[in-house]
Amino acid sequence: MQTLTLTRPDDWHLHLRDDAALASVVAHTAAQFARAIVMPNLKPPVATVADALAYHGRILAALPAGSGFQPLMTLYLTETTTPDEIRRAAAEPAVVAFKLYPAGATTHSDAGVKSLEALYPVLEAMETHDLPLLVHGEVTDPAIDIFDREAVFIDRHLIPLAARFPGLRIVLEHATTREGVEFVRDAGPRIAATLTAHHLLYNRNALLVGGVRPHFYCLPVLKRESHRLALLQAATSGNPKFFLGTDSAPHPRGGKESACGCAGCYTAHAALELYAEAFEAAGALDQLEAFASFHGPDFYQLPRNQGTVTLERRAWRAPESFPFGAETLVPLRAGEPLAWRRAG
Ligand SMILES: NC(=O)N[C@@H](CC(=O)O)C(=O)O
Ligand SMILES: [Zn+2]
Ligand SMILES: [Zn+2]
Repeated sequence: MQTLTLTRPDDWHLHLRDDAALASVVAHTAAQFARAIVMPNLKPPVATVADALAYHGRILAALPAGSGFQPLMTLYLTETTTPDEIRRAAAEPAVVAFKLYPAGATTHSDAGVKSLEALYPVLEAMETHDLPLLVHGEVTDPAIDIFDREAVFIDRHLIPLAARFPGLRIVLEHATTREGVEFVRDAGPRIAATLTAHHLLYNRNALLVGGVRPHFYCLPVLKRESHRLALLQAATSGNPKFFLGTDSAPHPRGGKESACGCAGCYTAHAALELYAEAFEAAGALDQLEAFASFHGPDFYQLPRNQGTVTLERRAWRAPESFPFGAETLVPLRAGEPLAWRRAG
């Protein structure tokens, strides 16, 4: 196959940051995706409908002229989120979901939630208004090994949560383990997962063999090969519970290449190309369109997109870096070859 034309896809998990950083990255996403779920982990977090609408306006203002890209906004759940805020969100079409970060689990998550019980009234309101809960599914218990934090989160928190709120739609964001995809696969139709390109392409050797490679460091951390294979199987299975979410998470070079580097891989410059590579390696390019363009809108109860995007088999090298406000951003695969390239 030399070209691949897909219904225009969406990115169901994206970090755009703000201000000059936002202006540096948003065009990469808008060039290939019609819509994206924009994560609310700014500092301070996007915690109210008013915050989300203001951020929505800043994203639209940062888009290239003529772009029809549509940001889908999320609110950051804190221990002071009220059921009233859920009602306001339900009445605002630009806000489509709520994000749960266990406190301390990842980048800018210190405002996150320490006790899920404290959120029950809010989760009940989300269930009533049918607003999905998006979850960073890792425990922060210092006694739990970092490679086990997703599996333990599922056992300790996600299984009980799904049982207690049977009508709540839940997305296990950036699933990285066999346990994660098995939980989602075996749960009811209101439980889904996003899968990143980097977790489909790489295992933890990419991070640790031959030197520590900070641009492969993200959370949840890359896992062993058996987990990668389970994710790839889920992504290419045609199961509508699994859909594309890049988790493209830009950080300045200095924040990554550091004695204590930040978590996050930047993939928005070549997202669809990277997914195509993963699907092709699995012999499943024919499944890419459903994963990238159909399953997400169906889960979010939004229309599928109208236009198309075309990939060509044409070798190229990803840029070594991009400007990032006044700093520099090193993308995944910097300076390395990619097999697929978007046409036009
Ligand atoms: N994935 C990451 O490693 N980092 C994300 C946060 C997140 O999605 O957990 C970020 O905002 O940098
Ligand atoms: Zn996360
Ligand atoms: Zn993320």
